Amino acid sequence: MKICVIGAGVIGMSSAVRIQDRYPSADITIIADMFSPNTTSDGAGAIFEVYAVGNTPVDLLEKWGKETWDHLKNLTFSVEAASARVQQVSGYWATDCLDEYSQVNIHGDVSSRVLTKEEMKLFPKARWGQFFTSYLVDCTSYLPWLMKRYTDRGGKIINRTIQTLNELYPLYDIIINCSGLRSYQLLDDKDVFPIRGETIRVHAPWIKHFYSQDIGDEVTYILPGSKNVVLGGTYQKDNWNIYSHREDRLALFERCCQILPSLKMATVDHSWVGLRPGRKSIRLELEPASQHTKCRVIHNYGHGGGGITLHWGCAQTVVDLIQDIDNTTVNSKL
Ligand SMILES: Cc1cc2nc3c(=O)[nH]c(=O)nc-3n(C[C@H](O)[C@H](O)[C@H](O)COP(=O)(O)OP(=O)(O)OC[C@H]3O[C@@H](n4cnc5c(N)ncnc54)[C@H](O)[C@@H]3O)c2cc1C
Repeated sequence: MKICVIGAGVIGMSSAVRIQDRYPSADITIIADMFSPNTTSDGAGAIFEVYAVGNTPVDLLEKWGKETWDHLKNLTFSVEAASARVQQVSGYWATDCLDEYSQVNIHGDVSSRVLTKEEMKLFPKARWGQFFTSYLVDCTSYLPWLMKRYTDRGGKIINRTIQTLNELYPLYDIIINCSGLRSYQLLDDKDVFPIRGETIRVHAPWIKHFYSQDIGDEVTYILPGSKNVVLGGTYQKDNWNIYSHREDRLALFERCCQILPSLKMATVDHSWVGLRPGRKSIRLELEPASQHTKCRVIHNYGHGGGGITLHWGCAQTVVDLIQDIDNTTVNSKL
């Protein structure tokens, strides 16, 4: 089986590695024009938090989230945690919205509890909050860790821009499209849209917990990563601007300081802008070969602000779809 994975962000890398896990002898090539540390995935705040991604059905989000949670948990407790830089972190999360997503799915975290009245004072705009333990992923270490695992097992890499999927026909049997936001151009998929996010990374080693507040589309978070503390965020739909804005930085810094005033003493490392790959719902499905796409394509893109949270579970579904193709091919030969 010759398989091509387009994309070397967290979605492409995890898909390639999961396929190798299931099909050790598969001939796999990753084609991408951005690699770590230059993908969107590298800049993500990267906390595990299951929440709505467009209209993607909740049961799918739960399934992919659960599989990713278990993977991150196992990784945290293994010797690999040191190089993969996946860490367990506890903290405070508050919201003004009490709908079905308001209770973050914490997959049986026994340490979780509702915030006290005293703790709720940290989040003046919120009505309800929780303290729980989750996972933080430093993608600038995690992606190279996945890449090493992939190349050590014979995975190939090509640095190239793909203009159309048919360029890859008939070189590969299956294409796995993990091109994120750029599926907008690659497939002319007008359901894809950017959700602009700005973050500031600061040195504030005294911060050991995460703090996160969701008020409508206004998301504010403080995430103590292994190298620095990530302050976010902005959530601007349909904004393609990749340049940092002073007003955005000041506004988000002020919101973070309202939650945790000690941040005023932090030193700024750098700021960053990334475009989340928004879509009306995550596209994870097989597109059979047709005149339009001459090869079979498994699409895996449009994860919005949840790509880190869902990546391992989505990669498992990619493997399941390949397995279906494999079974059909065997059956047709019998
Ligand atoms: C500010 C911010 C904070 C975030 N925080 C979180 C968080 O806390 N938790 C969470 O779960 N998620 C978070 N996210 C979302 C997460 O970062 C994304 O969902 C995820 O990174 C998407 O991964 P991806 O692999 O699809 O895309 P990308 O990382 O963008 O990778 C796309 C890959 O495809 C390649 N590619 C695309 N088109 C082509 C082409 N035509 N030819 C060749 N190569 C191509 C690129 O070169 C790249 O390698 C955040 C995002 C932002 C911006």
